[in-house]
Order: sequence, then C-alpha cells, then structure tokens
Amino acid sequence: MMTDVVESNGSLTRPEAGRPGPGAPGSPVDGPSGADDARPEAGTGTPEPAAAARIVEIRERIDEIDRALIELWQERARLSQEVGVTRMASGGTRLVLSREREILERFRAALGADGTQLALLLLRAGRGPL
Ligand SMILES: C=C(O[C@@H]1C=C(C(=O)O)C=C[C@H]1O)C(=O)O
Repeated sequence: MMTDVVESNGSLTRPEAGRPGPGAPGSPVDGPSGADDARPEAGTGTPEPAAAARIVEIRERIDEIDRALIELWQERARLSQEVGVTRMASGGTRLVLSREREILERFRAALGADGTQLALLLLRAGRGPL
C-alpha cells in the first residue's frame, strides 16, 4: 500500500520526517549508490545484473502502459466534458447521477474498493471545476 502524500501541486512527498526521500543517495529504497550510476543495475533496486536487466525490460512496457493510460484518461475527460456541454446547451443537466452510479459499480465490480476510488477520480476529471 502506497503511503506517499500527494501535495496540492501533485508531487509526492514522504510523510516520515527526517528520513531521506526515495531518490536520495544512500536511501534504502534506491540503494547505496543512488540513481546516477552507469552500471546496468543502477536504479533498478537490485544488485543482481540478470534481475536488473529483466526489470529494465519490464519497465519499458510499464512506461508504455502509463503513456496509454494518460492518453486515455485525457480523452475520456474531453469526451465527458463534451457530453456535459452538449447536454446543458440543449436544456439538460450537467450531470446524470444514475449513469455515474453505473460507472462506479462497473469499476467496483472489476477492481474492488480501489476501482471505486479510480472511478471517482475519472468522474471528477470529466466534470472539470464544479
Ligand atoms: C459523460 C456524461 O456526463 C456526466 C459524466 C459522466 C462520466 O464522466 O462518465 C457520467 C455521467 C454524467 O454525470 C454522460 O452522461 O455520459
């Protein structure tokens, strides 16, 4: 479970005071040599070269997935905003709570409690400022 705190500017901070951050040289979460190291295992969190190579490979796919998620997130928000504008311009409501409940239930059924939280964030992104 992630315990990082999200600041209002969206960046992450560690709640434990007086401890080095995750990227700090000497931090146990980044190893004793820090991230700016030319060895293949640098920054992977393991000293074992074969494991490090596999981690680097997996991270390439993770980065692709993250890029796709960000694009889909932004597309969904644009579409949701367009629905809201279209509906209001035609005399309708900005939101339809029965539809939002369906979406919340879809995400909860697929992903559990985290799915509910994710769906709440998705719905918020589509609303823009209320
Ligand atoms: C996009 C719509 O409008 C609003 C936004 C929703 C969403 O982001 O999924 C769902 C319901 C509405 O409150 C819609 O009605 O489909």
